[in-house]
Amino acid sequence: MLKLRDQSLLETRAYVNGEWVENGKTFDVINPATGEVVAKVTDLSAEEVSTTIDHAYQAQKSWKKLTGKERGALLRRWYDLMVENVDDLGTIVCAEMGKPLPEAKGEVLYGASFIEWFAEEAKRIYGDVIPGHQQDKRIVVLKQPIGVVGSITPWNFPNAMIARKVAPALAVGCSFVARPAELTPLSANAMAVLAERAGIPAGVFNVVPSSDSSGVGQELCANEKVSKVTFTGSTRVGKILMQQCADTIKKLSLELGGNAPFLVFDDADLDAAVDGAMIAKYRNGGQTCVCANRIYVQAGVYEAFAEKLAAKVQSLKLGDGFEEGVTTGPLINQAAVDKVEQHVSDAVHKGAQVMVGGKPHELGHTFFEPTILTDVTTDMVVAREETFGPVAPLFKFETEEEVVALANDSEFGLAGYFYSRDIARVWRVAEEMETGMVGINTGLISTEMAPFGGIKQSGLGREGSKYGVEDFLEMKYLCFGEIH
Ligand SMILES: O=CCCCC(=O)O
Repeated sequence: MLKLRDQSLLETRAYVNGEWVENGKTFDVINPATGEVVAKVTDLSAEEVSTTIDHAYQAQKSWKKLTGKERGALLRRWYDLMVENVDDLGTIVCAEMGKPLPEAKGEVLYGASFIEWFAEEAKRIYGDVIPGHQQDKRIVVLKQPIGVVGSITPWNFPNAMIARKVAPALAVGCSFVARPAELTPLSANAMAVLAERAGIPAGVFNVVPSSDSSGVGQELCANEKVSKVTFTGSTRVGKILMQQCADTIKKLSLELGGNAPFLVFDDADLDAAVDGAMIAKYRNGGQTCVCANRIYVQAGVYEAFAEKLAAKVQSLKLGDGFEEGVTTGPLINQAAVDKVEQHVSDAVHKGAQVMVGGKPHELGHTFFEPTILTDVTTDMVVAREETFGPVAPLFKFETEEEVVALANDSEFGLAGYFYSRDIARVWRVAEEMETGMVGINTGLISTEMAPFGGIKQSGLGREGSKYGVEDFLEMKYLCFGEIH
């Protein structure tokens, strides 16, 4: 059994209306590094999720009546508990998802930062007063919580993706039904244990683990008591959810696939660009929607960049995330390894060279060697599809115009990165890049203080920052006439 300082954080039941419930059905949570079963978690049906939504609907009626300051105080307590329990929460992330323990703890603190941020924002949900359009009229705009929010979150950030959604929802007065990824439900449950301890009232935050992803997704989208669905995951599933939300004209936030371009110009600080590429590419073993997927390097620095990057990649240590010094964990499952292998083999077949890595690691299970491919061209699958693994394909380019066109030649538009010291180019390229987020001379853009989200088929809406509350609010306009 997974050992924690506070063993009660390893909760396997579902959290519904303030109660920990079981129904006799479970599914296994597997440690991707070892293949061992970490826990058996209660497997709710779509009907049980529907009942949970009823509870959330009732709970929201009183939750929304609290002042922003009162809700913020409860969220602040929740944040404090997450930080106090970072070691255990990180251990849970590492065990169910596989990322190295220090990175897992970093994820927990990142997740907690959204709860802290929105605890503060809870007091600042301002409406507006607009000059009347006639002498006897006054116009006031209220911002009101949208209602019950259903969330569907991925396995790659089992803590932070829930935190980033639930914090703004609760801050403004919504209630929340979280369906965590089937592969990683334990982090969500641990968050619920702490939410309960923090005093978040019954029914306001619910966690509904389930192996029935399509049934539960359909329930959250179709149920009329859910006013909004917020999803992080693939563009393919995002499109299905959007269709399923059409019947109830439900508001949707979608944080979808990325295929991020990473550009290195001749005038870049090459060492900084290499450091940025290491983070943007190999963070979380390449399993992040904002991971650099296509690395374009200008001809004049191509060889030098590749060599410097190779030196760093060779120093990565692959292994079980609980082992000291491990920097890169396993991929989430065999399907993920198969996909990475297919991308590498397609590239090699079409003429790419393997500079580092290139194959599954002898550690077995789900380990794939951190890899660099050179001589990569646009006809290869890696140019179009997200690899979601530790593979850096290096494309060579000649001109700024050419590389901006290549970078934008994608149906996705989540994150993009580039390195240059030419200030005129910096502004030009930043404005031309067709992505919701641009890292300029940095490979790490994620923070609770900035609006995270994409354009094109990378999604709708923004998470984090002062804008992060907007998706959970409705605007109501009051038109006051004169009383005689
Ligand atoms: O896959 C997407 C997770 C986003 C992680 C981040 O906020 O950087």
